[in-house]
Amino acid sequence: MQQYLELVDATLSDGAYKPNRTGVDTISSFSEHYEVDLEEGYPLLTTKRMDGYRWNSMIHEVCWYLSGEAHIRNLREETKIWNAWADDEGRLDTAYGRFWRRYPIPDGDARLEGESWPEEAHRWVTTEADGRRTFDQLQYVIDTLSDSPNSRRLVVNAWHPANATVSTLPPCHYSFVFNVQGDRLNCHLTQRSGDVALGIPFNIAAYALLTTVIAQQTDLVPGTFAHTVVDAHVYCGRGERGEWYAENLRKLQSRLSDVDERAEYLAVREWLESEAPAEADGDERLDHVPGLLEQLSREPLERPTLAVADVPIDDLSYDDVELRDYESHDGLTFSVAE
Ligand SMILES: Nc1nc(=O)c2c([nH]1)NC[C@@H]1CN(c3ccc(C(=O)N[C@@H](CCC(=O)O)C(=O)O)cc3)CN21
Ligand SMILES: O=c1ccn([C@H]2C[C@H](O)[C@@H](COP(=O)(O)O)O2)c(=O)[nH]1
Repeated sequence: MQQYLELVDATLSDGAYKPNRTGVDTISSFSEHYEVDLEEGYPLLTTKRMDGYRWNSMIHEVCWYLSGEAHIRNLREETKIWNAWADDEGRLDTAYGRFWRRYPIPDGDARLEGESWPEEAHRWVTTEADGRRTFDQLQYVIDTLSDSPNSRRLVVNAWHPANATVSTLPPCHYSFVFNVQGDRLNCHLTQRSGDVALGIPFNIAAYALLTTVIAQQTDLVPGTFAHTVVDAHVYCGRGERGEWYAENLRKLQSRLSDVDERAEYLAVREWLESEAPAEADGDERLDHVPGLLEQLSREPLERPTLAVADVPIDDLSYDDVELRDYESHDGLTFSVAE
């Protein structure tokens, strides 16, 4: 998918050096945006291996979002990608699926005079076991797409300001909007923070799958996936290795601006490895720049396709999603900044 390579290049070429809460520094760029036409195939990256265990992690992550579960006790049986942010009981303070399927509705005194709120018996309201009321945003979108496909209110929002302020990891991909044009179901995702090497390839695959599933449920065809990433960043290492970029980013960017052909990114990588201090023991591959330069040197292959069983979103499971005609370059390994 060429758009991803352009996102990587733009983040490195236009970004600024930016330390952050993880202690692993970044090269960060403001407001990156791209669009992919899902009718031209499924945008799983081909410039690194995304099938096998990565595919397994991604599908189980999407099924976990759809489940609305507030914990990862089932998800962690399938993949470890969320373990670092959960406690031993699998409790996780990040509200993705939980808010997609069960967004809290204010009750009693929390409701101000004159505000409109749905009744208990309303179509998308659930009364939880503890008596709280919640709203199923995803089912609202699916039902409204069938009844009023021209609606401009097809928003799913995972951001609750009061919760986000105190959460250990507030949602990164926090709001998405569906929009129908003709028979095409388009999806626009806003992400406040995007880890270009590790998170974004999963986010692209997940939302392209979600759009495909919802199109199938509503007799539409998957259209454009549009993605805005407010802080798009490439992690560039910890300690001396990260700080090297503070002084040397301009030199890296000047070399990047001289690249005419993909293969030349490899020479930039060689220069970088010869100039930058080695990553400390235990910090290997927290600098994502060399791996991404290698990825930039690779030509995207033909896009695969997706076949999804026609089952309601509540029943979707790993075996319902089939990846067809996928070929890729070799895998690339990056370490995750916690
Ligand atoms: N720094 C950071 N980047 C992220 O992308 C990220 C977070 N933190 N925190 C919360 C979630 C967890 N996500 C993750 C976490 C790990 C991988 C990861 O390690 N991916 C490996 C494959 C690992 C596997 O499937 O077992 C990869 O090579 O893509 C990906 C996304 C996305 N999010
Ligand atoms: O789906 C996801 C989830 C997380 N990320 C990345 C983006 C950031 O690198 C970290 C979150 O750190 P914050 O300090 O809360 O921004 O996780 C992602 O890319 N995709």
